[in-house]
Amino acid sequence: MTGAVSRLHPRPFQPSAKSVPRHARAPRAAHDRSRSQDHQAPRPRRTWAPTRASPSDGNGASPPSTDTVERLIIIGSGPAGYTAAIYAARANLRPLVYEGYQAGGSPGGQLMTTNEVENFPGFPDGITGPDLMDLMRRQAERWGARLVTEDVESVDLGARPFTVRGTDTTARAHSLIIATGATAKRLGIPSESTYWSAGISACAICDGASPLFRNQPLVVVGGGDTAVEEAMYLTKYGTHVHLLVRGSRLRASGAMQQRVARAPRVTVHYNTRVEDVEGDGRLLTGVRTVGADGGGEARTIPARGLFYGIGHQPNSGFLEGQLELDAGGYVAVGAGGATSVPGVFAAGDLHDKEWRQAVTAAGSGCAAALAAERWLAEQDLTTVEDARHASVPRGDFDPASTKHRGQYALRKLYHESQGLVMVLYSAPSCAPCRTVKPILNKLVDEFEGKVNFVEIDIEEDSEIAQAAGVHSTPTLQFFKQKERVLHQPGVKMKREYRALIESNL
Ligand SMILES: Cc1cc2nc3c(=O)[nH]c(=O)nc-3n(C[C@H](O)[C@H](O)[C@H](O)COP(=O)(O)OP(=O)(O)OC[C@H]3O[C@@H](n4cnc5c(N)ncnc54)[C@H](O)[C@@H]3O)c2cc1C
Repeated sequence: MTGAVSRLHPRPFQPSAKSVPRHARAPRAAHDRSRSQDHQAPRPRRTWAPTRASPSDGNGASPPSTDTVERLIIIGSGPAGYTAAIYAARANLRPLVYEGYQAGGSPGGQLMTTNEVENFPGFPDGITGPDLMDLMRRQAERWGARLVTEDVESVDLGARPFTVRGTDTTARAHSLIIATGATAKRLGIPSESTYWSAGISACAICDGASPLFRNQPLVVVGGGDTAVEEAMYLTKYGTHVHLLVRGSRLRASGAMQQRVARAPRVTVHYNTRVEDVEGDGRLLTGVRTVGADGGGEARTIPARGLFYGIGHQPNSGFLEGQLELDAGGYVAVGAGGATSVPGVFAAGDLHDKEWRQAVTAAGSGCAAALAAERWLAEQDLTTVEDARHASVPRGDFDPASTKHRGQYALRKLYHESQGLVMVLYSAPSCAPCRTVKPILNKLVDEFEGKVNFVEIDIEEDSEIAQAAGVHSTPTLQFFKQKERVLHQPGVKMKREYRALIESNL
């Protein structure tokens, strides 16, 4: 490939890093449990201003505006939305994220209403839902996602660029990722808020293994596949599971019905409705039931847990008529969350009615961001006029030095250097890299003032290595005035490297 001239994929070398202006938000305590989906407090008035001044901050913060066409707007801030934001921001798409406010839950999504998340990878001791979401949010912000704490009220997907209308602002974008999740249906019984997450749960798979429920009698309410599956799942933990069905028969599939009929530790109660739960204010002790029509004899089933298996409502009301929804209101998607409208992607529980877990939502948020990025690149829309604001966290970069490390330095030099930029891609486990590094370092000393040398650890900066087409280490690339003029995998003799430098000065 010596001498080949190619332009890099625009992604990794979007113009120079600036620290990110952030939109001021209403003060928000990530752990404030009172901001559950039921919360209806009046909205504080918000102002737009950079929240954190930075010496390198050349961009004034501005509210979303119809004057600018964003590359990507993300709607929703659950695991799917924030993960999409992290990936898109790292790809320099500088996404604008409508976090939501009250519609369909609070910013942070469903996990804001749960105490312990025990199954999200990377947290061996568990983590509270609000803490997990706060970490995701911070990670998205760190990479330059711009967050707007506002509900989206409508979208116009009929004309391009798309229009997104929030409660206070309107913005336009070439592409959208919609990740507004779903809301677990609740019974609305009198003591629901007292025992929510302390005995009452909308997710048996998430909470069933909790010590609170182990070796205790448990109750599941619902008559469909989800409820039966939850009842069966809970038999692993509870002493006995009572399944309360409002009608006179189960709506679950025949196979599920057979499973439940064969389960000795499940009792199905037909024509039964939950009236309320009982407890000491801390622990739930029983579930009070009456007949389905409200009549019949009231009785209390001793239980430590009540699990809702009565379905979810996807938060897709504002999408009706704009893109294809299925009969249940879930967004119909193809690969990468592609919807019926090209350039619009959906992620998380908004389309996934089966798995509904934080990690699956995060995974689909990642896929949607990668798919959106690919789609934008195909349309040649990754580099729009506001690309100058693209952000990369500032690393250590000394313009006076010849030798540098990491993607920040590479991006900076790629755009700003008039001379030759030599890039060595290496990996910690690559033995030949250890041979090449000292050779190149010595050569760079010989050409002091004429070249810049950047070392990229492909484990630390895998994204940039991938975008640069690096498939093995060591690989040496030369750039000159934004053109790649050399791609040289493998190890060469010192004199050969010297000749390559000389011929490209
Ligand atoms: C009580 C409970 C406990 C759970 N525990 C676990 C667990 O332990 N482990 C696990 O893996 N999963 C758990 N889950 C499931 C998990 O929370 C969901 O699968 C996951 O949150 C789905 O992520 P999401 O990003 O798709 O949507 P959500 O988390 O639902 O987030 C949706 C986001 O969209 C925003 N939004 C909605 N409408 C609008 C709008 N019009 N405009 C702007 N924004 C909007 C909301 O504010 C929210 O930020 C639990 C769920 C519940 C209800």
